[in-house]
Amino acid sequence: MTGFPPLLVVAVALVDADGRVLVQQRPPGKAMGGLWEFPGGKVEAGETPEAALVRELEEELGIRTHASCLAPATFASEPLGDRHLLLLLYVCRKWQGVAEARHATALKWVRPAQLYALDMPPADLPLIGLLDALL
Ligand SMILES: Nc1nc2c([nH]c(=O)n2[C@@H]2O[C@H](COP(=O)(O)OP(=O)(O)OP(=O)(O)O)[C@@H](O)[C@H]2O)c(=O)[nH]1
Repeated sequence: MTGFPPLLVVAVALVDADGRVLVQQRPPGKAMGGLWEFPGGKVEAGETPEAALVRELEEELGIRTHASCLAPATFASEPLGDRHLLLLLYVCRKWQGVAEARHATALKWVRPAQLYALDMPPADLPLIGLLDALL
């Protein structure tokens, strides 16, 4: 069956004390290079979604958080090439360390309303309005 099993990806809106959200820019050589996305990545075999996100945040940004600090917010369900993407989006307001771009080309902190103006992957577009209303 095309698109089965779905590709399970976890991502997070990290929200700072000023209510701004972190987005990172995908490197130019990769699929969807140059687009801005929420930090995260694929859930690996045997991992819970929350454990995958804790791992990705450490790998990509060098910050530490805990599963109990990840609040499920919304999700996206979109075709992605010959797969079907299920993107679980969490909100996190509590972590340790200062985020640095270890994999991304750049990081930026933006107000939720500024997300509308960014080039983001198609799966992320329906998430923006939900985040804007939620945060
Ligand atoms: N992290 C993240 N991934 C997203 C978002 N939106 C979206 O469509 N994706 C897609 O979900 C997948 C995330 O997997 P990933 O980050 O582990 O994979 P990747 O393509 O960067 O590289 P890799 O396969 O070499 O690790 C990618 O296909 C990515 O394009 C988003 O907001 N955040």
